[in-house]
Amino acid sequence: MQANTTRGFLWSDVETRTLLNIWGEQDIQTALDGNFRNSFVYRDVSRRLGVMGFERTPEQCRVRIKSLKRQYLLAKEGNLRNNGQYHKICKFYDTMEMILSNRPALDPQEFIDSGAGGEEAVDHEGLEEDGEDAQDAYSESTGECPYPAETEVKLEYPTVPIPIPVKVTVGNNSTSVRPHNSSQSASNLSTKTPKRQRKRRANFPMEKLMEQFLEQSAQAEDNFYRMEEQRLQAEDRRREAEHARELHMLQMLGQMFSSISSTRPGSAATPCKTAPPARAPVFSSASPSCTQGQSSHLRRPSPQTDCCTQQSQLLNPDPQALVFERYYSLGSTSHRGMDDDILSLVKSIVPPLTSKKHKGQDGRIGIIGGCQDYTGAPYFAAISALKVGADLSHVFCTKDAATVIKSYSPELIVHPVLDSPNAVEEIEKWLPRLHGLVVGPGLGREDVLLKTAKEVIEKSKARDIPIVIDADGLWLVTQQPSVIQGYHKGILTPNFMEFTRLYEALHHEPMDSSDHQRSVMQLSVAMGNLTVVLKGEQDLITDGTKVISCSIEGSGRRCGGQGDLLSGSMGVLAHWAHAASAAGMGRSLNPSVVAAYGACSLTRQCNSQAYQRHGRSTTTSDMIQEIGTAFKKLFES
Ligand SMILES: NC(=O)C1=CN([C@@H]2O[C@H](COP(=O)(O)OP(=O)(O)OC[C@H]3O[C@@H](n4cnc5c(N)ncnc54)[C@H](OP(=O)(O)O)[C@@H]3O)[C@@H](O)[C@H]2O)[C@@H](O)CC1
Ligand SMILES: Nc1ncnc2c1ncn2[C@@H]1O[C@H](COP(=O)(O)OP(=O)(O)OP(=O)(O)O)[C@@H](O)[C@H]1O
Repeated sequence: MQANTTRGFLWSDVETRTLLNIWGEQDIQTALDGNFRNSFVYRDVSRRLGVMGFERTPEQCRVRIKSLKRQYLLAKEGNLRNNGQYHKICKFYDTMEMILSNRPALDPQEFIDSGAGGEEAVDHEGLEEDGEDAQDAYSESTGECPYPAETEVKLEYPTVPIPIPVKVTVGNNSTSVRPHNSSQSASNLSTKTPKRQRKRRANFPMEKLMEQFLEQSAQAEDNFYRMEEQRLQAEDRRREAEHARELHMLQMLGQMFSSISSTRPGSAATPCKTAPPARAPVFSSASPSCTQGQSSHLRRPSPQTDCCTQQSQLLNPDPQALVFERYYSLGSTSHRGMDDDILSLVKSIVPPLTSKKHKGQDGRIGIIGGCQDYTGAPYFAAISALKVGADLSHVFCTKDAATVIKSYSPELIVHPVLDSPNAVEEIEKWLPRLHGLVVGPGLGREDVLLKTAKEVIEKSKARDIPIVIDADGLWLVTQQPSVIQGYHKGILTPNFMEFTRLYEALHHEPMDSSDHQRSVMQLSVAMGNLTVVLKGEQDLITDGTKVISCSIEGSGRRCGGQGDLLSGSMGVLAHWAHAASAAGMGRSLNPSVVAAYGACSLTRQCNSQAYQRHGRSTTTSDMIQEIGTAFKKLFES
């Protein structure tokens, strides 16, 4: 008879022995003896097997045990009649004997009713194929067979001669087991006998009792899932209500300040663009939803720790900016700052840590960078992504950088593929699993690497993956802006030097360095409203509709690598922000802007904390050590 190819679950000898060891334990045997429904026992068996390193479902364990029992019974019979053939029939005969000799007598009929005539397991290079009949609905639903019922069946039907396999042929196609000493063919056994038995069983009271029992369990399971669903829905409703309440409060604030500004007509005369820097104008966000009146934020700036949002009057004057003008001049001190408002948006995108999640759900981030000269930058970015909360962090770097980066941290997954001839294909394989990409830290400027980076960006765009471009990635964008132009999930993070290069490449004229806000807005617009973060004393963030400034106090320490901490953490936050936005949360601001603000504030907070500990000797590694506490302080308090 041909082996059952629909199953395909091969049990190795060692796995089977482990299973038998577990199954043979006293507590398992006792539990099996005392219960009709014993799926929970097999769940325990499966779990214990898992602990020993073998992943099997409870059902696989149950079916395997049943198969072994059938082999054992056949062998036991065969031993009487066939002079020691029993070991061929049941490889684990001795173990089974030891276990089952302490149990109630097994009913052979139980194990031949599902086609025993040829479904014995067969050895195959140390492996055995499970021969259990998957269609045995009775035993599959109940687990172990209830002995009392079986005994009764036996009384009603004449004993069926047990087929003794005398020849087991293993080959590509033919696994033949011929019945011996039997007047009935295997097919007869497998097709006729079970049907008759099942019919009888249906009339048997014990069977009915079991059916009832099973129905009740299924019902209880249904109820559990229904309640769980209701609980989750309630949780969703609670979150939505909270979110709506926040929006409502912001709306009210906006209206309040609008009315204040309308009572002061003279205020409209001062465009934001020309506001004296000392006034550090603050103003309401003009993101699409804000212009629809959903949100309006004001604050009184503080010289050191403010986050002001400057409405861009540069391209498109907006009356809301004047609100801030007025607000500032009124000297109000009673409002939460704009930074608090954006920080609360950042908080809202941070996924909760729950035991319900599996590894990877909170983010798998890829860093494209790392070459012979620069191994620190990709490491800083990747480890920062992990410390912020990504579950997995991959670095795609050149071969000679890989070993070095690996040696910095066992926590990173490092792929030495960037300079291989099929680099793009190698990286592309991983893209479906990545939630965010950071291109550029330590990439270097070799043409071949930049070409690979370009193609990876193209492929990531096609997959809608958020992409942060930093350092040498920005060099690439300077050469070929179209690589990222207009991609709404793209973020550029230039320092002043990189920004100047980009600006001049796009505008073909020198940048006016006296007005950074205007320049950053112009660059964003020229890049198709891409989110741009101009790093510096204040980090200026814009998507071309407004400029938000993050000036949370850092320190005077400017060691290399801080930008990598920024880009790595931004990779994670961009993933979270876009995921939250897709789920309908935090739509009052462009998710890329929220992510950028979150990463800037975090970097600066780390810088401040590290400086407090280490002063002048602060390095980026010291800042990375602070990520946990800084994150908590900013986003989880
Ligand atoms: N440990 C590692 O492995 C690290 C590796 N890194 C990696 O190095 C690669 C090259 O990156 P990069 O930063 O050296 O190149 P780029 O931005 O062109 O600067 C070149 C020059 O521009 C100037 N300049 C810079 N900022 C300025 C500002 N705000 N305002 C004004 N001027 C400014 C300054 O010129 P200077 O003042 O020295 O004349 C500077 O020397 C890249 O892959 C990166 O990821 C880094 O991440 C660090 C840690
Ligand atoms: N003058 C400053 N005052 C306070 N914070 C600053 C200042 N300049 C930069 N930062 C902070 O450091 C972060 C990194 O900016 P930086 O200009 O060092 O980037 P970078 O040159 O690209 O870094 P890297 O050394 O990684 O290449 C900024 O986001 C900002 O938060």
